[in-house]
Amino acid sequence: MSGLARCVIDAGLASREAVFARLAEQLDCPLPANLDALYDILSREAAGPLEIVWRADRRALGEDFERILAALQEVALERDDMRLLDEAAERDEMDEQVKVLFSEQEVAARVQELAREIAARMPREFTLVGLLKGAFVFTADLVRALDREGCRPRVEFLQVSSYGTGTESSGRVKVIGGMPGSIEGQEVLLVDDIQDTGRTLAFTRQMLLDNGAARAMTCALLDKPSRRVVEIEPDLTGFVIDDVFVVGYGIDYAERYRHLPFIGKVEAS
Ligand SMILES: O=P(O)(O)OC[C@H]1O[C@H](OP(=O)(O)OP(=O)(O)O)[C@H](O)[C@@H]1O
Ligand code: HPA
Repeated sequence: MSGLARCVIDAGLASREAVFARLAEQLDCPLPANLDALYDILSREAAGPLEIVWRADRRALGEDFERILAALQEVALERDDMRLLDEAAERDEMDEQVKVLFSEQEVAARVQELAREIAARMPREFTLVGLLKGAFVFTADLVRALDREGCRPRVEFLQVSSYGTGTESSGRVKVIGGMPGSIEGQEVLLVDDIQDTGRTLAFTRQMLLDNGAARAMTCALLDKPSRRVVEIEPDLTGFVIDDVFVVGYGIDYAERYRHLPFIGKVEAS
């Protein structure tokens, strides 16, 4: 890239003001007064291409760590000419512990029960739309469990993202890639790994209906009702959980842990 503006948010920056000052100085843009201004300035006023390297320390920045990172991720989702490199995530992994919340066996048993419930509520043939990336493992297990219950779903995927590399939703659901073909008039089962704020499920359900689906039932393996900001309840839920950050069985934290065969919760060690 030519004319690349690069900013390193290094581990020595220990306050929101210090991070804002570094961004303004290195990206040659106005000093943001708050998080909304940060988003506005980086979206509209900072000339691209931009690269922001995030090495800030979670403990030093406290609550601001997630908030500023989420704002930067939101801008990175919007701007094709911005790259956010989260180098803190790898370091944080050494400070994290993953504790088992639901074992492989517990998940397998619940997935089969869900398949039984779906078989009772859907026609034998329907279109199952799995949401990537998080629901890739759940979808793979669910379609085989559905087969055991006599269902013959057509399988499609849709990739959407709103979390980037943090634990807070950016507030915007971004569709990556196109809509699956021939949704028109279909009975659809929308499958996601987790329902948290509810934005992803509400947004994608409406998108399927707008694209002509006759009906869109929703199924989330995990549900965190305490975090909801959009009014939507999944039609089918595997496990209701408290406000903990979960990983494994396809679910990530900053693209890590998707490979774990169980569902775990992340804790600082
Ligand atoms: O209820 P919400 O607050 O919208 O959160 C739920 C969504 O967040 C995660 O996706 P993410 O954006 O992290 O993308 P991923 O599936 O590729 O990991 C998860 O897989 C859900 O789709
Ligand atoms: O608890 C979670 N873990 C991973 N991704 C998520 N997206 C929403 N909630 C979560």
